[in-house]
Amino acid sequence: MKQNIAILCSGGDVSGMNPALKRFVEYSLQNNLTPYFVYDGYEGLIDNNIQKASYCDVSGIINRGGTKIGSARSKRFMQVEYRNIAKQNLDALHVTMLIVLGGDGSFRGLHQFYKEHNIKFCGVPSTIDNDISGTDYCLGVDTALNMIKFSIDSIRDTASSFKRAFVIETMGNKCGYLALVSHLTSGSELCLIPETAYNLNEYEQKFKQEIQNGRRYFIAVVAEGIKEDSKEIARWFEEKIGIESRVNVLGHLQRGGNPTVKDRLMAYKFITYAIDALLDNKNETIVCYTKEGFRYKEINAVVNTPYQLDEELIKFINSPKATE
Ligand SMILES: Nc1ncnc2c1ncn2[C@@H]1O[C@H](COP(=O)(O)OP(=O)(O)OP(=O)(O)O)[C@@H](O)[C@H]1O
Ligand SMILES: O=P(O)(O)OC[C@H]1O[C@](O)(CO)[C@@H](O)[C@@H]1O
Repeated sequence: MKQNIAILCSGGDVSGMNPALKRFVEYSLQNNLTPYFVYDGYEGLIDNNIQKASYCDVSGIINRGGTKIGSARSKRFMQVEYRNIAKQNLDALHVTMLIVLGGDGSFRGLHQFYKEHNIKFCGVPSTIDNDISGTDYCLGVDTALNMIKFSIDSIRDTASSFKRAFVIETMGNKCGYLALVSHLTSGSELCLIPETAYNLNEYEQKFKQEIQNGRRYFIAVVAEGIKEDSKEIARWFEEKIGIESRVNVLGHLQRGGNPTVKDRLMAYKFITYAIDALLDNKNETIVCYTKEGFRYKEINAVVNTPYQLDEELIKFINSPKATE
């Protein structure tokens, strides 16, 4: 008998989810599975917003950010009675396999769901924060980094026209990955992330000297998870360095946009590995991308191991730059 497989997106959406949905429908059909979409994340599981998907549903979406089937943060799914309803809804449609695109919170929910109801699943790391343990890459990160790069490059144009400091705040929740990689690839003067201790006073002499030497502007990339508000960093530039400053919170711009080639390809591969895992009776895994390539990891290890930012990257943040 043909088996039914469903997919849902949960937590913050990422560019790459739509290419993943396209591959999901195509590869499911190729493997004689009937694909279903669950709309609006775990909310859709609870509300029985689950529908059969076809080629028509995924035509013309590969170039679009966001997710055609919606995402959500579901308070109800945190409660056992709603997870029970979710299971009843899947059973009624004879859905026996589930793919979840989401972040660590979504995987915690999935783990709980599995422990209670034993539904076969595979998780695909999808969050711009890149903060899931066990995987070096989460879907959507490359597009987010490119959006940030574009934004910083544009801000640099105006920064260089005035004598100003620009404090640019990136997303990332408690993780500094987006800020750190953006700092290294956009040539900013200062990067502040939650993972490393810093003392702004240590930059004071250096920055003042740079102004003396002719520097006209500064770019500081700060992660949203640091202890200070970005406005406080801007005030520090004004009061201690003596340069007019502005704050740019990039916000949800970082979550949108046309998915990059890398995210389209990663979406294709992640989904292929996810469906292969389910067909191979790997019932409770997350597809992780590591330095050795794609690997299946038990969800228990993924959700119960704290995420660590790549140590090599952290070392770069502290490497001294020549004073101009
Ligand atoms: N312990 C849990 N039990 C049940 N459900 C959970 C649990 N933790 C999280 N969830 C579900 O997962 C959803 C998404 O989690 P969360 O808001 O943390 O986003 P995320 O998956 O980490 O993605 P992002 O990184 O984009 O924020 C929650 O709204 C909730 O429905
Ligand atoms: O869109 P929301 O629910 O405000 O969530 C914002 C959060 O989601 C993320 O964008 C991750 O998806 C975080 O970087 C950010 O802190």
